[in-house]
Amino acid sequence: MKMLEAHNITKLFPGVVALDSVDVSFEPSEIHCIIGENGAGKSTLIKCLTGVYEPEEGEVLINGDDATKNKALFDKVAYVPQEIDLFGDMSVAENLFLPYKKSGIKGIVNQKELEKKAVPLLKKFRIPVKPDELVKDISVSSQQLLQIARATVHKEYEILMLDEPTTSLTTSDTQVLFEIIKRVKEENKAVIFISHKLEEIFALGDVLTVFRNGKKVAYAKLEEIDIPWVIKKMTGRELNQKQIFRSSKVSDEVLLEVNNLTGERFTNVSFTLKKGEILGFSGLVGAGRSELMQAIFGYLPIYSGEVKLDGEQWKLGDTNFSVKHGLIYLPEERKKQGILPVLSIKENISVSVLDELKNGISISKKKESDIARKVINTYDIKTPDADKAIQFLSGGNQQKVIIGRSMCCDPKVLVFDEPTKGIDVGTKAEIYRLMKELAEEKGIGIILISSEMEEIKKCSNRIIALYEGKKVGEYDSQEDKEVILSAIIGVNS
Ligand SMILES: Nc1ncnc2c1ncn2[C@@H]1O[C@H](COP(=O)(O)OP(=O)(O)OP(=O)(O)O)[C@@H](O)[C@H]1O
Repeated sequence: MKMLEAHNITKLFPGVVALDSVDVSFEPSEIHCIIGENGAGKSTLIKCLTGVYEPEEGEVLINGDDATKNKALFDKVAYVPQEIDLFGDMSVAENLFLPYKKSGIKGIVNQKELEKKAVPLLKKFRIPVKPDELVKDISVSSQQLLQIARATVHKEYEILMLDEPTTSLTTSDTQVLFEIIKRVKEENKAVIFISHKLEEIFALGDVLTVFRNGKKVAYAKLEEIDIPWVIKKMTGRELNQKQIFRSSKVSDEVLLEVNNLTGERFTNVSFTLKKGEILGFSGLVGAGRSELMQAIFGYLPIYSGEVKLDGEQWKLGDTNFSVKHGLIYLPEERKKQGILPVLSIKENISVSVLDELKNGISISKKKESDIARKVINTYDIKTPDADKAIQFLSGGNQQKVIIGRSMCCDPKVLVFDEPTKGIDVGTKAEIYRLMKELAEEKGIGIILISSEMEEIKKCSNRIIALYEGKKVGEYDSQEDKEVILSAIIGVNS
């Protein structure tokens, strides 16, 4: 029996067919994975399946009934969005049961009662927090698991839909999550799992649907296929997964020199970065990698130590100075820190070159459009035009706008913080190629922070390991993965 079905769904946006006559169905006791390049239409499908969007054509059936005519049926779908959307200033228990009515709690809400009800759920989802703790004080990993627990509080749910649930989870929390998902499946529910991580899909899923350019292009049992098959269906081409993207033009010239730097989450860190080099920073979530780079960029305070660029003392604590003089940080939290979501692609690009665009007291519209067009063409950004709001571009294309925008500032050092988070395998390779080109052709020094060991090994000329805010190793790119992994989990330190 099919629990959730979409028939012939078509969803249009200005200039884009986001979903093109899609048929897909989900069954109880089955983990159904969905994969597709950025912009393939996965999130749009989810929004149609949860009643957020009404498709131009087609119907959504839940247990055989038309949900577009009876919206209450959408209550059977528990949806966990990609971004964490909890209330930081409220307690764990409050977050779990909000909105109270939906989770079956009536009348005046008693905090102690809520906290009592929260205990078995926290246990089931193995979330190591207390019900009365504020959400802003618990780890990101716990927040992610809490968000999933919250989606299942609603008793009537029969379908659990997870959109990239592991992007902020540690490896061990991912294992916990997988066990929970398997238990949900055993409770006879349908599970929909969207992820860009192929290994996870093969470890967890029963069946897979592949999307490309708004169309469903393949469906298969996971036991009958392999990773190259999926990549081919997704991208329409073969992809050499073993390809290396290290810079082949590392100069002897030191570009950036960091000496004994200490700040809030890191202690006594020293390293150098050469012209044309890609320097990888490996470490677990919380190892202090982002904080170290944000401090060098001027966003966070530095307590002691010094930074030199091109042999000159670097001014600390001033992000404007950093951007103006060629040190740019591309943040991990693209949506929160990297883009101005409601502004257009053009405006997102021109914020970095406002001085150049000034024509007296106004902005030269022509120059602004010219620069935007150049960035769109150079970085092959897929969009109908430069006036589209950047929030509606896919993650990979947003990332390319950010890279293109940084290049307008003529950088010497670019810091990429988790540049491929939420990005599909094909676009990942494009971003790696871009980093390599920037290093080789423009002599830019690149710092790559990544939680993916494969990514670090593929792209970096040298690798630095951080553990609890301290540098615990420096390796060349040939070093064994196991040696680096031992360093970042604190073995021998
Ligand atoms: N609200 C919107 N307005 C305009 N265009 C949109 C909107 N939402 C999505 N799109 C466009 O529809 C297409 C499908 O986007 P969608 O977000 O569904 O892709 P996706 O597969 O979920 O991508 P990702 O892996 O990056 O999350 C893209 O071209 C996107 O730019």
